[in-house]
Amino acid sequence: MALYSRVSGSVGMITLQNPPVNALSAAVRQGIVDMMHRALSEPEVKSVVICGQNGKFCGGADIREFGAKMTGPPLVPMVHLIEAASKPVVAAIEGIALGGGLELALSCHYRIAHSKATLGFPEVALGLLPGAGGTQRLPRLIGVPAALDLITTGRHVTAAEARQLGIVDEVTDLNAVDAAVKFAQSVTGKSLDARRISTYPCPRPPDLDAIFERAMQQVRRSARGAIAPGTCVQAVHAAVTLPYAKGMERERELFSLLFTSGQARALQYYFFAQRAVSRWSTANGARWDTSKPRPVRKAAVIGLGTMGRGITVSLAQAGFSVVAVETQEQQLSEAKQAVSGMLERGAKRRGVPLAHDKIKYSCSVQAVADVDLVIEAVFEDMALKKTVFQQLSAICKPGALLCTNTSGLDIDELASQTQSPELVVGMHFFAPAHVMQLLEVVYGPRSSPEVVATAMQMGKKMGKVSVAVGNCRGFVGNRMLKPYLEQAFFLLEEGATPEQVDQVLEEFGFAMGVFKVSDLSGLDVGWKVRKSDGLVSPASTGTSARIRGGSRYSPLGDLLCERGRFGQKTGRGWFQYDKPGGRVAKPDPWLHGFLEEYRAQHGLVARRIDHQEVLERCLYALINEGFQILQDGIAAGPEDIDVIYVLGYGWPRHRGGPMFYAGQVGLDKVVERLEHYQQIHPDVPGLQPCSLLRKLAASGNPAIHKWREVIQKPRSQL
Ligand SMILES: CCCCCCCCCCCCC[C@H](O)CC(=O)SCCNC(=O)CCNC(=O)[C@H](O)C(C)(C)COP(=O)(O)OP(=O)(O)OC[C@H]1O[C@@H](n2cnc3c(N)ncnc32)[C@H](O)[C@@H]1OP(=O)(O)O
Repeated sequence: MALYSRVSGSVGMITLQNPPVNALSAAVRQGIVDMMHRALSEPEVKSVVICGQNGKFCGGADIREFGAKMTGPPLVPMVHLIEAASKPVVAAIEGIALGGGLELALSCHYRIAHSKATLGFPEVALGLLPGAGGTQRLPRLIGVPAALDLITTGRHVTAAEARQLGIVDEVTDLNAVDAAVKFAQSVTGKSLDARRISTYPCPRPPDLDAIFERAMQQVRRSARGAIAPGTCVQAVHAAVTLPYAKGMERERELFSLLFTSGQARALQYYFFAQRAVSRWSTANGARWDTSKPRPVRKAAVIGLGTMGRGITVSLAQAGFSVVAVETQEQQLSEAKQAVSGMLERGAKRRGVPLAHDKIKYSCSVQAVADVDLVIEAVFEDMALKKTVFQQLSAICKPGALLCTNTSGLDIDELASQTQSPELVVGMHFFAPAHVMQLLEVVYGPRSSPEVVATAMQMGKKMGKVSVAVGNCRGFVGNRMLKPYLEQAFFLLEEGATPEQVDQVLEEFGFAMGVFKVSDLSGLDVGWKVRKSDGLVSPASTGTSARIRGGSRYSPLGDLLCERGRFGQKTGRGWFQYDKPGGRVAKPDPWLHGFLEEYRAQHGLVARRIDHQEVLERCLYALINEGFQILQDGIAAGPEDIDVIYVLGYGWPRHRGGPMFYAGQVGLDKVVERLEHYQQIHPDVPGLQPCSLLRKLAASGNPAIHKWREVIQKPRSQL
């Protein structure tokens, strides 16, 4: 709702009240319309100030209302009412003016912002465009290039930049509402003719066509199949080519197109999913609201390889004192140099002070004796990690958290090496650890609720999105990767090429296909894991070479590693590169010949495999594992899995995540296709639809937010 008050006798003040961000719900819109009429009808009122409760102007349209039938006064007539007002209306922008909130501010005749406020049009990230005149007013106010930048990227600008661009009239370090009231009094009675942005002509720079062409190219490059950025460009184009009223019609048309698209639904689902994962719970009853994190001031990182360096940087940048340990002198000095470089680049990019002095380097594990939390980041080798955990348990002060950055090893096995298994938790970072936003916090059966809460909070302080997951091989992300990779290998055996499989996945929206990712991370990584699992056997031919434990197995990755083809680092993998460390993947004729030879050796006949089969086999196998993970209680809900896949594995955000995508395809259809492929490949257990998936499909494809009701009582329901 909106509150009306009178300030200094002649200023009508309308305060938006809808915590936490004063989103423009039906009640708020109704309040604004009613209060505007009241302010305009009261003869004593000479000017109006619009502000938001609790230091937040407005976070935009209420996204939660998008799923339901629209009620209350629509936004567009509301902003027109404000702009057409005969008394000056001043927006007092504190905290945020985003999306519809900025559109509301642009309909006011003046804008006064607090210096700490941020402004922007983030609609594009929700699969939308600014649909209450934003695409028509902003270019009229600040010009086409700047408007295109803000609207197509969704980036937030500071009050200072907004002032520079001409979005706000004044910036104050003092109370912005008081400043707006003063300002409103000072403009009382002045003509408003030059203050209504919709009446401005839209500037037409001479190179207009080139500007739009460049903007389109830019969004095509970065959008990876998302339709909103390009549609935003089209809407801004209308501001230049059409009179305001026609431009508004075009904006509405384009908005409706996006609004009804699956992409907008997926992006809005993802928006809430990312927030939902912070309300975590574990299978053994720990919860975000009841488990209290412990204070952490000083942390340590053991092992300064690629991951350890990134984690050290992340910790220091978040303000923690860090002890960085690497037992080899030479490696320690190399790491020190690399970390310094990363900190310098980070400080420059983010305009923050250098954090060098936060880090103490040491060659001795003893140096971690007084820290509150240790993150072990040594090689992915259980025996080595066990030794480190035994040492840590003996050296660390009582109560210190012992965390491991393993990407899939058993947390409980590591915990059993220590005197206090309740202090052990996994913190699975993603490379590069100082850049990637995702953190899987892995709790073992004995991890205490406070320890899980502490790791979750640490991740947040490091700027990560922390997702709590249970302990199993590969946790959530890497566990789901296994059947996906497996299908990709099988497709090669059956006749596909790496470039064909990657093209299908990239067209779906992945930043990189599975084979390019594999080349980037190094084929030897998976090879080591398969070797330690006893899967890699001496080269042999015939069916037995492709069976492990009664199930189909493809040794293709192992064979490439045996030939020294580890991916980008060796210049050869599933693709070829111009040199070791090269980045541009090119199809490799050698690989094609190798695949032909392999098929011949194993009696496999290559067939034509279509786009649909590649996509369905790779994605549905991955999705099926996701349902199994839910069924096993490793992830608390589908949102956790979707956030992990979007932030950690390049799943296209505009498709919501694998679980959301499955819901959009239709769970019954996913079951049917899995069954179809399972009949053809009975030796691939990953294609057998899991019982939770079947159950949900059979119960009529419930909406994703209803899945938890079934998941929470899997035993009684299945
Ligand atoms: C045929 C069909 C035709 C249809 C025609 C219909 C015509 C309708 C015309 C409509 C025109 C719309 C025009 C407008 O341009 C569209 C919009 O405005 S879309 C919204 C734009 N705004 C945003 O994207 C802002 C999103 N929010 C944020 O970025 C952040 O939340 C924040 C505001 C920067 C605050 O960040 P934090 O402090 O970190 O806090 P959280 O992110 O955790 O948020 C706290 C809490 O608030 C909830 N929330 C935030 N913003 C909104 C919102 N806009 N609506 C609803 N709820 C919001 C958020 O979910 C958190 O709650 P929780 O999920 O944790 O319960």
